[in-house]
Amino acid sequence: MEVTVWQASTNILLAAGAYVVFKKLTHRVKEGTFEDVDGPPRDSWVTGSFHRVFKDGFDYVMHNVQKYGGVLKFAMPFFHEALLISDPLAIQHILIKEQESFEVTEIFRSGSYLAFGPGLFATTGPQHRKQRKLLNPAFATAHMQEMLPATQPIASKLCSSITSQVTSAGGQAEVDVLSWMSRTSIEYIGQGGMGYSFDSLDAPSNNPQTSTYIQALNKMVPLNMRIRWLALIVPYVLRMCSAPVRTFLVDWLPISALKEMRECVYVMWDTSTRILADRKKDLEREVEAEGFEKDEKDGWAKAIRGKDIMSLLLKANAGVGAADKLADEEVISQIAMLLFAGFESTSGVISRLLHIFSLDDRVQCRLRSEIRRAKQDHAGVSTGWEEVELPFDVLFSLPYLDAIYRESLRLYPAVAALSRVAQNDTVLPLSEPIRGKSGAQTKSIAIRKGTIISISLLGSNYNKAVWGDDAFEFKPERWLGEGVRGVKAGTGTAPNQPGKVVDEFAEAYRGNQNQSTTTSSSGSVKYPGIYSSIMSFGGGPRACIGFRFAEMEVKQVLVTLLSTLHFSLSPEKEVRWMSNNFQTPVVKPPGGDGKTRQVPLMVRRVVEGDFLDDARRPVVPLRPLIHHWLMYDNFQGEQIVMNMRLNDERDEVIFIATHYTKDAYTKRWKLKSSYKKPSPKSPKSMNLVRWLRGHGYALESPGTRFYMLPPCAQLRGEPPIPDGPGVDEEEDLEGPEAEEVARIAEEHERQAQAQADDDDDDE
Ligand code: HEM
Repeated sequence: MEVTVWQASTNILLAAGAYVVFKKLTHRVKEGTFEDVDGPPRDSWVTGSFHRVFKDGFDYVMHNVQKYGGVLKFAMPFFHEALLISDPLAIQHILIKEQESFEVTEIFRSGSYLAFGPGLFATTGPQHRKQRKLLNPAFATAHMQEMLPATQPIASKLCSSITSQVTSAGGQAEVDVLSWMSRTSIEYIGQGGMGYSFDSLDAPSNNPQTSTYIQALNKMVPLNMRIRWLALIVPYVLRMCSAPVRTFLVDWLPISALKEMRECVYVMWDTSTRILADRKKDLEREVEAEGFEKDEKDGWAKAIRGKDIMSLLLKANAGVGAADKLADEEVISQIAMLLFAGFESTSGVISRLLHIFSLDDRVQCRLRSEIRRAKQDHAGVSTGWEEVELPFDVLFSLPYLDAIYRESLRLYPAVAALSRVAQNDTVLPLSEPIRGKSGAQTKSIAIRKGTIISISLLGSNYNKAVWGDDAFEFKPERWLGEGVRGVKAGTGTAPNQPGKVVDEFAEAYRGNQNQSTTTSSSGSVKYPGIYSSIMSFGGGPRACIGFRFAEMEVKQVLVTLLSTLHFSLSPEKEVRWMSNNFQTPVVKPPGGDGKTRQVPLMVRRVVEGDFLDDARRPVVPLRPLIHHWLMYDNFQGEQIVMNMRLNDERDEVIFIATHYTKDAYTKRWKLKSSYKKPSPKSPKSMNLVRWLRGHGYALESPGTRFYMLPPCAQLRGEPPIPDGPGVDEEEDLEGPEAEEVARIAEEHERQAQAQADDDDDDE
């Protein structure tokens, strides 16, 4: 029988197909291997699940970490796969024990190189160690101590600029705190880091170069998000194309974000070059004034007196041999990188904290009271305390400030994940077993050289096995409890030792190395985070070099601002923080466009009612129930802006009046769609009772309590939350207060009825 070519090829293809199907059906995944690790299905072959992790990915990541455990596999674009790791033992292995076996990915290094040049972000191995060794002492606690008085004027200037804005708006103003904090951060890192002022707090910046620079920095993260899909090819482009070819490609490709990104990089590089040139000129003048020969060995090093990081770096660089010296290009790159790192991170942290204060006035009042007491005690005054400057040791030992700083860093890490790649075949140990695709439980995973790893800072900081069942809650009290603070030397919790110049990064690292057997109070393995086991600053030899600088800046700014200003939610703008790897705050529509990074808050001057005298009074953990504010007319010509909270412990709905307004809001009266539009006849009234009922909160239903808490002034007395469940509203409130509540409730009922009648008439 004659067999045609067509038949032969069809048979071969069928046989090959049958073989593949047979292999698939009979293939057994080997337990405890990369292949065995389970994870969510990919969305598509082109994007994998990458876009879900890095675009507003909090829910997606947390859901999958809960479902698959401390190690899961997620799909990268174009058939690649990576591990998302939050298991503490595996992370210790990657960052500390087997750190030589894991490096930052080439994608990260190449991107950083193109953006900032050959600085810390882009280098590995000996070159990274050399740069780090020169920079470390400049970031040590002792230098932060010396720097603190020099940075106070920045915080004071910020405070006076916002206060002027508030005053000229008639006592209360809506302020985009993110924009102010960005300008403040650039000034901190500019003055404290480079000995260079950007004059960025002269709002809006009078200096065109500064505005351009801040605009460039502001654009970096959003642009990075727009072109992140190019990340996979960046290493090839860098390896295969020379600089002119890369320039040609950027010009030629129809991708506007790439061109914009290049402009930002040029602005950053030019500014960094100028800063270095200016600093060098200053130093030359100092050398001449001191009478040192410029080329005399160590002449520069001897003359450099500046306390800023750049002076210390130039001094250290002048004092080392040729092999250890950083080239000018490397120094410029460090400047660009430090300006970016210092700008992007701390501005977000401070803005987040101010937003937290606005959501829960009691946190703000309690902290303000702690600050007042510390300033009064330090200066021995009872009035005029607002202007008192706290020294380093006092600032760093305020317990409540410290607790809220730690807690906000834990819950809201500036970046969601760190990337690493395995340099050789190795085995990752796990603290908790995971169930593999094979169905078997495993406590270790064998991975091959080249495996891409994403260390999930979110997954780590929310791990209930380490942080407890309340890991998802904002609970500063967890840091005030016993056995948490100062338990581990060298991890950021050890008390600072004035005057002692140490390479604390090396110490922290050594502390972490000894940590492999330490366990948390819950008995689980601890994370190797450089700061209090929190992973937000990373851990190991690449951990954040600026973590003390960040702490100093955040604490100094908060102490200065809260002494004079009070922050609350904007009634019209609901801020939402998206986790796009970087934290991205936007205003949800209809108040905002849902895209522009901003944190608008209402700001006014502090009044006596904004303190809680007994700062030690425990703060009841309240969870925002509805992100909406609620405005409510108290029939005395005033309106009250209310925050709604759910007190989980007592299953109560609580309304906290954040501020009274006479007429400030009346002009901007704008209702959210979820509220019933008020009748034109009574535009100011809000039908609270009716709204609550419409949303399932029956005031009289058991277990639901309705409290109208006055502002902090009256909170200072008896806490208005009754003890224990089952206490009746009427029993709890007595005298005129009870009468007032009953009168308001009646009035609301009457208004509700009147409005319902109105509506019926309209219909
Ligand atoms: C709250 C604020 C900050 C947070 C949450 C933060 C977080 C981080 C994280 C997660 C890393 C990566 C660690 C790793 O890959 O293992 C890092 C690295 C770095 N950070 Fe920060 N950072 C903050 C503030 C700062 C400041 C103020 C500066 C500079 C003044 C700074 C400079 C750096 C540098 C230079 C690196 C690279 C270190 C290296 O590769 O050796 N950071 N930071």
